[in-house]
Parts: sequence; C-alpha cells; structure tokens
Amino acid sequence: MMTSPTSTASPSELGSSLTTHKIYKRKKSSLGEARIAVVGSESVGKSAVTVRFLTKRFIGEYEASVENKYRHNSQIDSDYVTFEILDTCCKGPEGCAKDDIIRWADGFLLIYSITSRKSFDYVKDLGSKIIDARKCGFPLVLVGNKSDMGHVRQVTRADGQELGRELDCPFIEVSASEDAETVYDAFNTVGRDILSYKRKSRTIFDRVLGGLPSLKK
Ligand SMILES: Nc1nc2c(ncn2[C@@H]2O[C@H](COP(=O)(O)OP(=O)(O)OP(=O)(O)O)[C@@H](O)[C@H]2O)c(=O)[nH]1
Repeated sequence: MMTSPTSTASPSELGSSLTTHKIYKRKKSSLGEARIAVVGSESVGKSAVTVRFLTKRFIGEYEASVENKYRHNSQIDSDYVTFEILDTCCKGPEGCAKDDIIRWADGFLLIYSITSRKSFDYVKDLGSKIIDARKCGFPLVLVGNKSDMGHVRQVTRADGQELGRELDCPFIEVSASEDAETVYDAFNTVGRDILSYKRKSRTIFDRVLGGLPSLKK
C-alpha cells in the first residue's frame, strides 16, 4: 500500500512484505537474494532512503524505534533479485552495526547526511568495523544523503569521494526527498555488487568441486 508523501509511516502501512526482527541468523542467502543492511547514525535518512526505494515516495517522518525488514522483488540488468532490506535503528550502546547484523548482511549501504560531520565520522568508523569483520572486497556503498540541503552542507563531495577510496567502495550523493533516481542507483549498485560477489564465490566453489571427478581418473 502506498502512503502519502507527507504522512507518518508505520511498518504496517508499508504492506505485508515487512516484518520486524531482533536477531539475524547468518543462514546463507541464495544466489538471487541480496540482503542489504542500511546503516548510519541517527536521523541521516535511513528510513527515508529505504522507503523511497520501496514505494517511490518520500515520507517525511517515521515511527522509528525498531529495526524494520522488508522483502522486495526487483530486476537488475537481466537478473531477477529479491532484496531483503534491513532499515536499522541506532539506539543502544552497539549502534546500528550489531555483530549479528554484520554477519547477516550480504552488503551494506553506509549512510551519512551531508549536513552532519558527526554522521560522516560515524560511517567512517562503521565502514572500517565492517571491513575488519568481513572479507576484503565485501559489497559496500557509501551514501551521502540530503544532497538537497547544500546550503547547510558540512561534508563536501570531495570528502565523500576520499572516504569511498579509503573504504574501496562506490560513493553516491543522494536526496531521498528530491531525487528518487539517485536512491535507486545506490540500491542497484550495492545489489549488483552483491550478485557479482556471490557469483565469484560460487565460481571458486564450483572450481573446487569441478576438480574432484578428474582426481578419480
Ligand atoms: N531535506 C531532506 N530531509 C531528509 C532527507 N532524508 C530524510 N530527511 C529527513 O531527515 C529526518 C530523519 O529521517 P529518517 O529517515 O527518519 O532518518 P533515520 O536515519 O531513519 O532516523 P533514525 O532511524 O531515527 O536514526 C526526517 O525529518 C526526514 O524527513 C533528504 O534527502 N532531504
């Protein structure tokens, strides 16, 4: 069900595809699935960006005290993909990148607000924590949200590009409120990276299995 752009969105308003979870078990997702955790500090627009991608609408305010998980079918290039998107909540001492979430996700959208230096420093630490926990080359996309608020900008585009290079991941500036295309681009970029990462892992696995019959000869 669509919600009007100016209303307050609650999870139940966003349709039956949504469930809320507390613990994320790392049961491997299938090749056509992309589990994305949307992480970043408070009020950077994690829910706005997620809901924009899911409903094509910008919704101003959210009832946001819990983590929300959504399933969404989409197509990237010629691949059909089921996105599982976790809109995280940062309250609590562990912040939004709890260990079970880091294990659960196939990839991350690291979101900061271009109007908050503090939120940028937060994703810098978070990105390093994720890279330490997962393998090198793990799918991450760095997202600077609220690009429509250039008049109160605290983080330059060059800062974002530099951090993208440091984390070795794509960097995109978006505006959940003004520019849906940039938001789709961010999700599709991480989705594409996840599929390619999974294919590479599978290729190595297949190569190992593929080698076994020849051993019998
Ligand atoms: N101008 C502008 N405001 C935005 C944008 N995205 C989100 N906001 C506003 O920023 C505020 C926080 O947005 P949320 O989506 O609730 O942020 P969040 O990161 O999910 O917040 P928490 O879950 O509470 O940490 C709301 O008032 C939104 O309307 C944007 O692209 N531009």
